[in-house]
Amino acid sequence: MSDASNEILLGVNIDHIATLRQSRGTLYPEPIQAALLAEQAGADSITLHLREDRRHIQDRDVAMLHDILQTRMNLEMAVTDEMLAIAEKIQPADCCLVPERREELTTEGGLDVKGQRTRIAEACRRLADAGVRVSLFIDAEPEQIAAAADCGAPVIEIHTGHYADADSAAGQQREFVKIAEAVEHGVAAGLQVNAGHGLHYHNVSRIAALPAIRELNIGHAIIARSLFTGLEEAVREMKRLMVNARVNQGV
Ligand SMILES: CC(=O)[C@@H](O)[C@H](O)COP(=O)(O)O
Ligand SMILES: NCC(=O)COP(=O)(O)O
Repeated sequence: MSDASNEILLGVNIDHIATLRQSRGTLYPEPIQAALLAEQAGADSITLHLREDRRHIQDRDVAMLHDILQTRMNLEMAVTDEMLAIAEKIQPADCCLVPERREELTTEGGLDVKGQRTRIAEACRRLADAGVRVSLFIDAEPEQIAAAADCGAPVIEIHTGHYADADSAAGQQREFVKIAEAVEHGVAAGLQVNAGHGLHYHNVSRIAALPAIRELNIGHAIIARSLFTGLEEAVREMKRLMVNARVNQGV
């Protein structure tokens, strides 16, 4: 992975390889195999969400991947004592703190950092002490960005789910403007700004073209496409769209 500052990085989320495995309680498909193929195809990091209910990724996946990955592990997790202890023990390169509800199908919004400042600042401190870089998954709201910076997190990931789910062009444009402004706020606050959730092959380019975004984390669309094209091709095509959007930005 290079550090060229205008480079856009792709984190591939492998949760849904594990979703398929857990649906039948089999040993396959193996998320580790998927992670290695994704790296080989150009992923800059591997994202996985260890949910409290263990519906997809399991503790053993996190431990094994930590020893095997050649890029960075971005471990997504809720802000609980159990999860913090796991992250302190495993010490992934990155840890993204996310909100979690048992009943949700997928993450529905960003973390309320403003409303839980003390708890989140303490989690950021514990993870930093363990050598883990912390990212906070937040909505594109100025007060959440300011709170994230106050908590000492070096990175934020802007939730793009509302942009992805918008059911009209005008609605999507409104969400896009909020994200673009949030990226500028984040950079002005000295934060690395990543983004993700719900991004797919037809909505990723506008987001990738925002020059200050460092990394996009994308899972569901890549794993879905891999059924038909193979995982390596699905990762390569997503990375190609992102890099092209970045290269062509402002043209
Ligand atoms: C935090 C986030 O944006 C998501 O990637 C989340 O990890 C998705 O969780 P599921 O994979 O369970 O949908
Ligand atoms: N943090 C976002 C992520 O990891 C991937 O989300 P999705 O592409 O599976 O919606």
